[in-house]
Amino acid sequence: MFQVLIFVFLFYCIFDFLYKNIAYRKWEGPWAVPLLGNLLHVSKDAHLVFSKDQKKFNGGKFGKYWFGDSMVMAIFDANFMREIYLKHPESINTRLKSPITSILSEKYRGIVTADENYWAFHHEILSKSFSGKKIKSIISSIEKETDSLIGHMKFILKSGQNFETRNNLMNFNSNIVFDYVFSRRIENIYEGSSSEQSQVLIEIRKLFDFLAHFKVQNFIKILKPFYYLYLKIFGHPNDNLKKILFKYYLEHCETINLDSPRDVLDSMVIEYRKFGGKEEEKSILAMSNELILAGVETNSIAMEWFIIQMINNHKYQDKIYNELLEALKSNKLTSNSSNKIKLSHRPLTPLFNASLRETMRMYPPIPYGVGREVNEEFEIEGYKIPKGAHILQSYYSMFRDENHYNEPNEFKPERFLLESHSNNYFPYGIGVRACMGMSMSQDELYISLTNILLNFKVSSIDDKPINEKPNFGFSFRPNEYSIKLDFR
Ligand code: HEM
Repeated sequence: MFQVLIFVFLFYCIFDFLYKNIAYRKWEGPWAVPLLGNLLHVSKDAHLVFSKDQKKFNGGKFGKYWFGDSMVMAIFDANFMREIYLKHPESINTRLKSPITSILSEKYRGIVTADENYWAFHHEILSKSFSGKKIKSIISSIEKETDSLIGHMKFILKSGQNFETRNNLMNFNSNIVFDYVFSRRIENIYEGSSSEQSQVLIEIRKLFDFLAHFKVQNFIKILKPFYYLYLKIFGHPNDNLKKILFKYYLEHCETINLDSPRDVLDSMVIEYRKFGGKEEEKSILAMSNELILAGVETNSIAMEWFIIQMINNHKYQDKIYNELLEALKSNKLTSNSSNKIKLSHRPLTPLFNASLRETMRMYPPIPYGVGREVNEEFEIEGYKIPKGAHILQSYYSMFRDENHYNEPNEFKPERFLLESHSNNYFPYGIGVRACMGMSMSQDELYISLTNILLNFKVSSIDDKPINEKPNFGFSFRPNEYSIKLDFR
């Protein structure tokens, strides 16, 4: 009996090996091993692996990989991505289906993870909730939180300590998103409160750490049901966060005034109820969960990378400081007499704007985007893309492509002053399913980072450059670091 099993297993491995390497022969990619496919090939620093592979496969457009049993097309070329995302949006309008995302999204009922059945409906609900005229303005939340962060940084400086970036910036971003979505903001968040919201940050980190590595059991068909059961029984790393958010949802339902929504959660409930409230509970839980996950980690990482660039390329820090002073002066000549940078200064700060773009070009916070799954076959440039294939966007390869960026590994913000690069720079994605939080994120990064540079000179603790080796995962984090602050 045992021998038969071994024989069947060997036969399956041979069949699997041949299938993975012979099917879709027209598509080039590294050799796939039985069962795992190319998971080992991409398991460490996949961004660098993709960049190397870009030179080898399919004229630099994409590479074919097998993640277990899933065939993955990793796009390396910005023009090729635009062709697919802008010409065939309806064919790639669903996300990757796996045990991990199925549980996280309450069976694809979220927004980031929504499948083709839920997406249009949930996109409409959330768009209306974001643009709700009656709820608080996100800009005032951002300005208030920026004041609070800068106040804390002044305190740190005066008390002779270094400023630790990871926790503080996550606290900053979570306070804004929580205020906007749930009307929950913690006054003394930087002083290390033991509140529930601190627990939320721990849960977010836990989940991103978990998502950082490709899990074999998430990709092999035969193992998927067992892995799903395992996560259901022993817990998914998102469970605790969802429990907290569900409590907020119930509290909102008890106190909501349908004529006067307070925040995004109230607006979502109101919009949902216009359609009869069917599946409201699970859908709103999944959507608010994903807003927190999408909003906190991404912006914190972008801020961390920007601060690193200002330290490692300090001549830009001084130039930007002068630019900010000039912007304040010229605004004072008109009407605004405040000594804070506001969104209205944005057209007056081109070097800052270019430096932020350059930072996100070199270190896109979501380095391979949020994967899509092909829901109907389509053809592009002679390649037939089959239903069920997965699509990843290797932003790292696209944004460091020598065909578009001269000296792509150098921090050169001037390149964005000379050219917009709008055809080959899109860290928030493109097309109908691009990031829904893009303008919120850009406003938040603008207000916070300009005001930090206006108030402080930032430098490394040992006067050496800060390590720029990214930790590849679902997000693209630098190593944790602290900085020295000086008053301007
Ligand atoms: C630096 C910050 C951010 C970056 C780089 C970023 C990037 C992305 C990317 C690459 C996608 C996938 C797009 C695609 O599939 O083509 C996405 C989707 C999404 N993002 Fe962001 N994001 C950021 C911040 C935010 C914030 C602050 C929010 C809101 C709180 C947010 C909400 C969303 C949502 C709801 C989606 C799903 C859109 C859909 O599937 O229709 N993001 N984001």
